[in-house]
Amino acid sequence: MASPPRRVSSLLYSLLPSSLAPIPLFHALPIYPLLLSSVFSPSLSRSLSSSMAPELQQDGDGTSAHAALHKTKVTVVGSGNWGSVAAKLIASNTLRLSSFHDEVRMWVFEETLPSGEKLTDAINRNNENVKYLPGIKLGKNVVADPDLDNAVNGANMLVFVTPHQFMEGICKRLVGKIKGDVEAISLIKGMEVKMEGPCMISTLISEQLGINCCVLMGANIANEIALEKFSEATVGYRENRAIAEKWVHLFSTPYFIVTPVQDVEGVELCGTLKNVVAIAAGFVDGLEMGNNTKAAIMRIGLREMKAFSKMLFSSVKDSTFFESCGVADLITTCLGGRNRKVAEAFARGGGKRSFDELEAEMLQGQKLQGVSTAKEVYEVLSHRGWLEFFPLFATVHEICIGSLPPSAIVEHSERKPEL
Ligand SMILES: NC(=O)c1ccc[n+]([C@@H]2O[C@H](COP(=O)([O-])OP(=O)(O)OC[C@H]3O[C@@H](n4cnc5c(N)ncnc54)[C@H](O)[C@@H]3O)[C@@H](O)[C@H]2O)c1
Ligand SMILES: O=P(O)(O)OC[C@H](O)CO
Repeated sequence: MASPPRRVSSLLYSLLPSSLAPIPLFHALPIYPLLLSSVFSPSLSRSLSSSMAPELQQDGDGTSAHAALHKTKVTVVGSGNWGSVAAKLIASNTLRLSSFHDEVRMWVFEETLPSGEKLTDAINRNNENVKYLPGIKLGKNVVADPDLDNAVNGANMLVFVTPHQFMEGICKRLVGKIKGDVEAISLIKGMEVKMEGPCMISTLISEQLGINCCVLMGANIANEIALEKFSEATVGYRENRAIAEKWVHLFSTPYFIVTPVQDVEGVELCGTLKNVVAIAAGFVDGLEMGNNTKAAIMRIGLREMKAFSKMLFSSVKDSTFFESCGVADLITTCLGGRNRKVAEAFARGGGKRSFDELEAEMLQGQKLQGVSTAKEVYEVLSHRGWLEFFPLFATVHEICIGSLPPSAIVEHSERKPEL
């Protein structure tokens, strides 16, 4: 396991309780996530103190059959860029934590590679997702499986991480196949719009499958986390703090710090809506308007994210926008994400080449979420008569569909003072 970067590790080191501070950092690494969780969350510290010791014990002379029966099985549903990194993170922890089965199953939407080999076979042969995360070993305990039913069979914890447009179909295939006590988490940034109104992906999963669903969002460009560069994330949960802590436990590593927040809608809407702002930021880059303009667009976008979230769900907390899922994800996506990159190319070409065409050419099978999310948000705004309150969100959609030129992003996004 790579050591955390020195500045971060020394900061965290200085935050450790004094009784632990003398332990050299590499000795503390196996318990690092627990220590970090404790440092950043006093209540988590309290609840972990009772359960910490068994997790830290080696299995020694072999786990008993009884204990093995009660180990938690984790399946990752999805194997794109982030899906593969999520499987890698989780697999490093299931090996380390004795309450989990070592093996992490990863459902693969099967495809044939140019070599003629099936993607699943290539992943299992190389221990690497050669298409969506080339060059990164996932961990020998990650097993790719193209059969969705088989992949989820017997799993106690399901991690959903596919592009949002595929989730309704996946849920339909899983109806009746998941036990009610299974816990789920969604890493998916996006939403569905139904006749009744907007439906968050975690709600879709909960309602269709009859299971509880948390969310994990954050400033998480997958390729950087794959290289074990320090990042943070936010787990959003509804009521059950203990379940949120289990997810924190499963995802945390020395370089991936996860904080639980009781605001599932706020966390999920942050992750979803920042993709629309990232498209706007890409337009600004494509038009070479500079950093001040981009910062202005990000500020206006953040304001609309907050207003939209609160108008949909009055329970959404202001503080959520200051977590990793909020302002940090907005910044990283507007600087280095795929939505930004493709939107920049769109604006450079004067909007003549469609997003679908550019996505296929530039992302090689990876999917954008921002363009469809802008359309979904626009539908909600029109239906509710809110368009005039969200000029940036509305303008992004109108540019994406060719009704406005890319330059409209600054002309229309902010109401200017009357001259
Ligand atoms: N990549 C990142 O940096 C990142 C970071 C955080 C969150 N996310 C979010 O995670 C989610 C998944 O993104 P990703 O980056 O893992 O995927 P991706 O965009 O890299 O890959 C696309 C995936 O979709 C699959 N796919 C294609 N057609 C399909 C179909 N018909 N049905 C089901 N699956 C199909 C492909 O096999 C592939 O696994 C998205 O909501 C994204 O916003 C991504
Ligand atoms: O590459 P993007 O634009 O899909 O963004 C990736 C992540 O959501 C960043 O946290």
